[in-house]
Amino acid sequence: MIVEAVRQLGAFRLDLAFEGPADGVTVLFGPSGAGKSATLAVVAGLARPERGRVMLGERVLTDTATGRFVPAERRRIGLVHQDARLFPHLNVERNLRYGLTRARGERRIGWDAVVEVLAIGHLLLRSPRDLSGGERQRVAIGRALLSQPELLLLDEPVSALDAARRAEVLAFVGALKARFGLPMLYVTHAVEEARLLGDHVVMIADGLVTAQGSPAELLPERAVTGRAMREGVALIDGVEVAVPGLAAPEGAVVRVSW
Ligand SMILES: Nc1ncnc2c1ncn2[C@@H]1O[C@H](COP(=O)(O)OP(=O)(O)OP(=O)(O)O)[C@@H](O)[C@H]1O
Repeated sequence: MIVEAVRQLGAFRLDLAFEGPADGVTVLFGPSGAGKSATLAVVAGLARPERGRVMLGERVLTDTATGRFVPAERRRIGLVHQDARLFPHLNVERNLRYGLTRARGERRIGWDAVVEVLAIGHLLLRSPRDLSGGERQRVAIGRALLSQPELLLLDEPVSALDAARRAEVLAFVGALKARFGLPMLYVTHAVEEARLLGDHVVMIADGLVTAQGSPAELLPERAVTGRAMREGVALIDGVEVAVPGLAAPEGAVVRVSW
């Protein structure tokens, strides 16, 4: 995957380029307002950059030099948002079937494999409103997979969940990697998610790539001091960082390891 994008959004300028592995997880890591959503929109084909290129393997999805722009619905990209966005009037099975109706090309990812890897077989007849947040995200991931994507985009898929559900969904995302060998672009501002899932990490700030490499290089194990902002979030070197399990009063000095 190759992504190059220049986009002006009001006063904000996105100007970045990165490459991710063909079958592994590329983590787009940065604080709020860094330009993560603006980048995803370019990759997904929801926005045209002023200048830029998006390549998935040999497929050119966007290239402003030649004017090529494959519309979002023809990109074969599965999108999973922070909130699952399941259809509330359809049960889990019918939400998943919707993914199948959107499938194009060869069917490589089968129904049984998705249901098994995400452990959602016992939920098929339930309504989305009777699912936990973690279960909802698993179904949303299943629906995206059944559309037979060539790239799965996960936009902060666990940031709305509590620590226990977050760990649960992260474990499933890790299992997908092993089972389907599908490239994924995973957006997060949480260090531990980047370290756990990333094969390649692209750090961005103010619309620019500040570093890219392996999680071990970029996010080495260390202990740092910061200030609790609220439950689960600390301010470290001026950046808000998600810290699972952090429960200190706002303003308290905390020592965090990752
Ligand atoms: N249509 C727009 N017009 C003007 N500014 C915009 C527009 N869209 C986004 N921005 C600005 O661009 C910057 C990057 O936004 P973006 O949503 O990509 O950040 P992000 O990294 O996804 O943040 P978060 O983690 O909070 O979602 C922000 O400062 C935002 O206010």
